[in-house]
Amino acid sequence: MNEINWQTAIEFDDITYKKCNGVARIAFNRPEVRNAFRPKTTSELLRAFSDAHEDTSIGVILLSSEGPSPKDGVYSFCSGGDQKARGYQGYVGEDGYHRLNILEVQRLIRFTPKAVIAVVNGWAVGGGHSLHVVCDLTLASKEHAIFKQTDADVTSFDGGYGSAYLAKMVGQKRAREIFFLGRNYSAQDAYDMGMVNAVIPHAELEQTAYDWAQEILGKSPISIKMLKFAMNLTDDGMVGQQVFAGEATRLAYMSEEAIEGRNAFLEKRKPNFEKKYIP
Ligand SMILES: CC(C)(COP(=O)(O)OP(=O)(O)OC[C@H]1O[C@@H](n2cnc3c(N)ncnc32)[C@H](O)[C@@H]1OP(=O)(O)O)[C@@H](O)C(=O)NCCC(=O)NCCSC(=O)c1cc(O)c2ccccc2c1O
Repeated sequence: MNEINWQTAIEFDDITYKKCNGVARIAFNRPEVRNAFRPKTTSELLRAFSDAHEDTSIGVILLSSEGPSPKDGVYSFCSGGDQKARGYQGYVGEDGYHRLNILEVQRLIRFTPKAVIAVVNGWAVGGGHSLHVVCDLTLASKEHAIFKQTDADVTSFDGGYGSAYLAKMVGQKRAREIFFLGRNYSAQDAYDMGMVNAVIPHAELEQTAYDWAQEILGKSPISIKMLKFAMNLTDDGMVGQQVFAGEATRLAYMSEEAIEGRNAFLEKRKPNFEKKYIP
């Protein structure tokens, strides 16, 4: 068991954002509305995920939530888009713009080269369910996690990772059942379907997530990154290829050959690649 000493990284209103020993913890903090996200929440998530993405001391990101609700003691991971903030064309922020930018959060989770673990301590519903799907790993509270898809109840359907990628995870029949019927599934149900990595006693959930993160941090960062992007590649089309290939380019930059290419240009001479053809 690793000792946890979270330090606040940036103060936000709708989320908390902390770091400790290579792990970033981003957590929804509106438990009184089951951690529904409004535009302010998504803006803050985008900022926190971008920071965790760029911070070279961070290797694993936990997506978690604060709670329980002070109103009724119920735990929730996230209940999706705040229906009170929903306007005609999207979710409306203080600036009056209509947005569906939780999809940008999904893309940051998907394309960051770091492992992202969903720590589902309660309700994971609608867009909150989709967020756990797009994370690399999911750990769920044995007592409190409930998985549910309400997209078809409120005409706000995630036709990307939330559904199509889920189908790759649990199979077509199960994914259609989850979306078409909108039933509640326990942590154990979700584990049996293959969309949860482990069912953990509630009191041990955060510690377990942190321990898993530390275990991942013991592995080679380049390997984790390339494995994540390789596993994304087949489902992400040309963008998946772009992300994977970008990392190949970065590795090439670090070679003597690339240094010679750059130096030759800057020194206005022909590059000398010394004919080193690696088989
Ligand atoms: C999550 C629940 C199943 C929990 O039920 P429970 O009975 O435990 O709790 P209450 O219903 O009484 O809720 C307590 C309290 O919280 C408020 N609340 C809960 N969820 C939301 C919400 N999503 N938005 C606003 N407020 C919420 C509720 O009103 C209560 O407040 P009081 O003032 O009365 O105390 C249940 O709450 C539930 O079903 N919630 C709604 C789930 C839902 O439909 N979410 C939206 C799905 S669509 C979505 O998330 C989504 C968003 C996007 O931005 C997308 C973008 C692009 C594509 C797809 C998107 C997408 O699908």
